[in-house]
Amino acid sequence: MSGEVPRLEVRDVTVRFAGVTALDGVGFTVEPGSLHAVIGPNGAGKSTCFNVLSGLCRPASGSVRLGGTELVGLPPHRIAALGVARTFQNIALSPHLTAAGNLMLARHRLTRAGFLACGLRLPSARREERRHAARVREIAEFTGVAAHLATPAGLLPYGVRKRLELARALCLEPAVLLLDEPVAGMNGGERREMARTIQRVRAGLGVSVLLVEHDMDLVARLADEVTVLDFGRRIAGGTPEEIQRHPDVVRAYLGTEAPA
Ligand SMILES: Nc1ncnc2c1ncn2[C@@H]1O[C@H](COP(=O)(O)OP(=O)(O)OP(=O)(O)O)[C@@H](O)[C@H]1O
Repeated sequence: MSGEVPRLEVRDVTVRFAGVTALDGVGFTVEPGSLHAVIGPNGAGKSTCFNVLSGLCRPASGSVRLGGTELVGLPPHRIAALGVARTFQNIALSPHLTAAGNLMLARHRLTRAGFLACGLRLPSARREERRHAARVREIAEFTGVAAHLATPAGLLPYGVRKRLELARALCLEPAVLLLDEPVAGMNGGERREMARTIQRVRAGLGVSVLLVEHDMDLVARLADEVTVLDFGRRIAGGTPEEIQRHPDVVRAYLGTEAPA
C-alpha cells in the first residue's frame, strides 16, 4: 500500500500569533511509508505545526502538499477526507459511546450520504454497515482494542483509550497519520505497548506517520527521520543518531531535557 501513499511536503510555513512567530519558514518532507518525528523544547512550535497540517491553523505563508494537492486553506474535514488524520494530545473520544460506537462514528464520517441512507435503513446501507463493522473489527485488532469494543470509552484504562484514539484516526483510512504525543502520561508498560502498536500499524497498513513526541527513547526507536524545531525554526533534520549528536540540538535542549 505504501506505493500509493503520497509524499507530504511542508514548505516555508510561517505562523504568527500576536507578537509571537510560532513557526518561521519551517519545511520538511514525510516520505511515503516512513515514520517522521517532530521534536523540540516546550513552545518550539510542534503543536502549531500539527494544527497547520490538519487545517486548524492557517499559516501566514507557505505550503503543505499531499502528493499534488495543496492543503493550506482547506477546512479540517476536507484534509481528513484527503487522507491526513490526526490524534489529539487530550483524548477527544465520546466517553458514553462504546469503543465500537466511537469507531463506527468515525467510519460514518467517510461517507456522509451513507449516514443518511443508513438512517433510512436501506438494504444497500445495511450491507455498507456490515462492511464498516468488519473493517472496524480489523482496525481494532491491529491496535489491540478488540477486547474492549463493547465497553464505553470513558470506562477504559488510559493506555487503551489512547490506542482507541489511534484506531479512530485509522478508521478514516488515512495515507498520513499525525500522532500528537501518543505516549504522554503513560507508564512504561503502556509506552511499550503503544510503540508496538505504532510499528504494527505502520508496517501492516503502509501509512506514513508523523509523530510529535517528547519521549526521546520512543523517537529514537521508531523514527526514520527527525525534524527539530526551536523557537519556531527548524534547527536540524536527520536520523535519530544524527540528531542526538547535532550541536544545535544539544544546545536547544540544555536546561530543558537533553535528548537521551
Ligand atoms: N493560539 C495562540 N495564540 C498565541 N500564541 C500562541 C498560540 N498557540 C501557540 N502560541 C505560541 O506559539 C509558540 C509555539 O507554541 P506551540 O504550542 O506550537 O509549541 P509546542 O512546541 O507544541 O510546545 P509544547 O511542547 O509545550 O506543547 C509558543 O510561543 C506559544 O506560546
